[in-house]
Amino acid sequence: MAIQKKHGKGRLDKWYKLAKEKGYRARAAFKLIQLNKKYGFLEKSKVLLDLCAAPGSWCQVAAETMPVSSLIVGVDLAPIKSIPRVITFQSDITTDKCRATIRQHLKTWKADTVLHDGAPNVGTAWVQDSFNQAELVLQSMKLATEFLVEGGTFVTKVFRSKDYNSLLWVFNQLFTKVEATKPPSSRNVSAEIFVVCQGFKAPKRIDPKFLDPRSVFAELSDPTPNNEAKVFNPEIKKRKRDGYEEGNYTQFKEVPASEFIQTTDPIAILGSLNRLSFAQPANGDVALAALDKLPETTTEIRNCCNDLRVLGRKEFRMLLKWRLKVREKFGFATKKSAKAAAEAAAEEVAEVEPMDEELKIQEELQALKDKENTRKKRERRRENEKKQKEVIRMQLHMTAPTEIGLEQAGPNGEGSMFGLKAVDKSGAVDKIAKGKMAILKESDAHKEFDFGSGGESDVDSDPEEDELDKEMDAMYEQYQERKSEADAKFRAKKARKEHEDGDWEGFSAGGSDDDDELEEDSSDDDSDEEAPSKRSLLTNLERKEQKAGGLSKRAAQFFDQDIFKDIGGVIEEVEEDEGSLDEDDQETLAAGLDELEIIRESKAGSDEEESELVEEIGAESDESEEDGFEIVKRKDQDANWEDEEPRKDGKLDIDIITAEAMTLAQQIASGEKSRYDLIDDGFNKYAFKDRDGLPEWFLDDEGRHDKPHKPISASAAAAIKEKLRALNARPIKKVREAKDRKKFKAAQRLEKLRKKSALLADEEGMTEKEKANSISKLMSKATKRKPRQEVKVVVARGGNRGIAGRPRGVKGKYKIVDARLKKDVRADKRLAKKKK
Ligand SMILES: C[S@@+](CC[C@H](N)C(=O)[O-])C[C@H]1O[C@@H](n2cnc3c(N)ncnc32)[C@H](O)[C@@H]1O
Repeated sequence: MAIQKKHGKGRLDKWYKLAKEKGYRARAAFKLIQLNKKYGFLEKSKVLLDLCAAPGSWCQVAAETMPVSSLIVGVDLAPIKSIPRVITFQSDITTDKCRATIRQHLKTWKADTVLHDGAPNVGTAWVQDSFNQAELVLQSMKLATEFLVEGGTFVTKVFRSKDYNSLLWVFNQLFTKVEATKPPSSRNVSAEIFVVCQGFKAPKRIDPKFLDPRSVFAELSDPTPNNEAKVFNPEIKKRKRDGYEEGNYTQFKEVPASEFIQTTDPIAILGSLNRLSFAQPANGDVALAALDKLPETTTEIRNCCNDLRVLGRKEFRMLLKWRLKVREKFGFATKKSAKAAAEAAAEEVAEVEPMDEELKIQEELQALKDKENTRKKRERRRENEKKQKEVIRMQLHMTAPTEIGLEQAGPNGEGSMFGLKAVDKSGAVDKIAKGKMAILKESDAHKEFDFGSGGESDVDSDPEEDELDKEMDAMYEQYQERKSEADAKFRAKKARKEHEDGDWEGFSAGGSDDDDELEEDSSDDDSDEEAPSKRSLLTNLERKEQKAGGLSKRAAQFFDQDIFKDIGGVIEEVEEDEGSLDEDDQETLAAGLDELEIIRESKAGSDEEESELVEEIGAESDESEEDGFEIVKRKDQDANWEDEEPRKDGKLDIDIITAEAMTLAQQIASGEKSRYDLIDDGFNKYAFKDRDGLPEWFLDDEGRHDKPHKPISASAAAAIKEKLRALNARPIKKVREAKDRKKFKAAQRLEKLRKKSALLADEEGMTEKEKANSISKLMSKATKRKPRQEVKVVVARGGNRGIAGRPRGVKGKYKIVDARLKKDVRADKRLAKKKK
């Protein structure tokens, strides 16, 4: 591949790094990946021809993406290191020999896709480069017309030059769809774009003019260069769009500064040249010498003249003013009358002024446009991010399309999924219990549920929504199954929950609302009717300002719950409310008590302290029993705690791993919090949420967030952090195993040595000195390290470029390194050194 000199950061961009990471030979791979993503031609192709394929990243992508057993042929001037499933050969694509070799490889087949990413040796004059490139494109298209199947795709790289339009015109004659695109991985600074030509028309006869560079590229006339724009608006850079001036293939152009003074079109000079020179030509230039000596020709002016391409508007103005002054001095104005001269000068200055004002407006407009564009871009990006998040949520079954409806109408709104009024009315409440979705027969569902009709009609159940409900439930179950397969903790939690489900009857206590029953048909209706509206999904928040007992509205609502129905008289013992805590609060409470237990155990070191604590707890417990509380250790829960290994003494080895738990533990240990506080904390705004009839996935999702945030103390956070740090500091398993292996081998060696020494010691025919010598020899041999074999580094260049086996003349271990990579590493080191 022709080595392009790329500079600085640009070359080591993310695509370059990504290519290295993914094992592609060039960052160009991503261009093809992105083009294929947009047009999808590789998956459909069985035969592919890659013209100008070295080093072969496009072939790699093609081999990865195309169907197995596809034929991929790659050709380039440079050798291509072999790629599995790809035939490569070295040749110039403009030659007949290359064409014959391609024919040999393709046999009677035709290519579905022809790729061309050719770039002739860039770095000479731009105009030549672009022209050669355009010619190369035409050549590759010639090959494409010969080898492409009807309807096939031709992808080519084109440089934006003046020949670009001519090329597009030709493509349009031969293909049904032609699109030019610049993949994101193609650098913005690069003039390359890719043209994807689809649907090869495969005409019987192609006009040779279409493929002849002379006739194709001759047709477009040279556009007049817009020098004004270059001079008056130099910040807006037009990079090589117009290509190079016909007949002038040099990149650097300079004229004597005197020419700039004399010319009638100074703008053209400033816009098209690189330098105004003060150097004397061989035959001498008096005007230039005089100009050089003028006081007006300041160092600043000279600096400006030195590189016109880097100048801004201010500098160009300065040069124009300088020119006017010099012209006046040189007497260019005396040819006309003084007035005319003044007029001329004024004219020239006037030329600049209005342009400036216009530019100002233009600039402002541009700034506004830019601002607007950035705003739009930001909005688009945000929108995209939002969409992406939604898609991910959907994929995780965390959301459903119906949520859009929820957003619009609210959970109880018109057409909402959870129109509870209707459910309430229909008496279906008893069928939905324990937060689980009732699996009703379809007929029942239609009869009893009327989601979204606001309770006006009993018949209009939306079958689509029901269907969606079912689908979501099924999906959620699948998700849970998957999760429980992968996550032991989740399994344990689920098992515990299920177990709790059996015991915990919550608000539905006493009701005959087993799952099984829910699945039964409406034969239970009678019993439901016997106890009409035992529970209601909707509570009228407005009703009953004050209850007879003088209770406040909130208290009245609280005691209005079914759970208090059977209790006669005024409820005095608030402790009973423990039963009405929701699952999370119960968990928190239980966890708190467990923590209490742990702390108590941790304090067991001192008997005295322990007995004190036990006494304290006992006292509290007695007290609570008096109050009607009974603290029961949650043995059943512990039994389900799969992950926790019980300790030798039979107690659970529960570790405090969260800062919240640690804070709680500290508070309990220091007496800052008592058991009552824990119970008290259990009552919060989430405790009395109505969960009946809500689907499980919704409850699960809610349950993750509807917990009160517990305060965390700095010392607790620090303690947990320290604990985690200690955990992280442990060596990883691999390292540990390697160390153990090393130790084991050393022990084995030692054992062997010991045996040998014992044998030597027992040897009768040896003197003591000989024995000692032999043993010390054995010892030194055992402790001697084998020297490491040196790896020879071979740079893959010259004869070693692209070789598959051992490089010639290299013995022992070797490693072939990329010359480029080596250079990069050296450059990095150099830079790092400089920075120091
Ligand atoms: C940008 S590289 C191609 C990169 C390639 N697509 C990849 O993914 O690795 C351009 C290649 O065109 C090749 N080339 C230029 N002129 C050629 C010609 N006349 N015949 C064959 N290959 C040519 C160069 O040798 C160079 O390797």
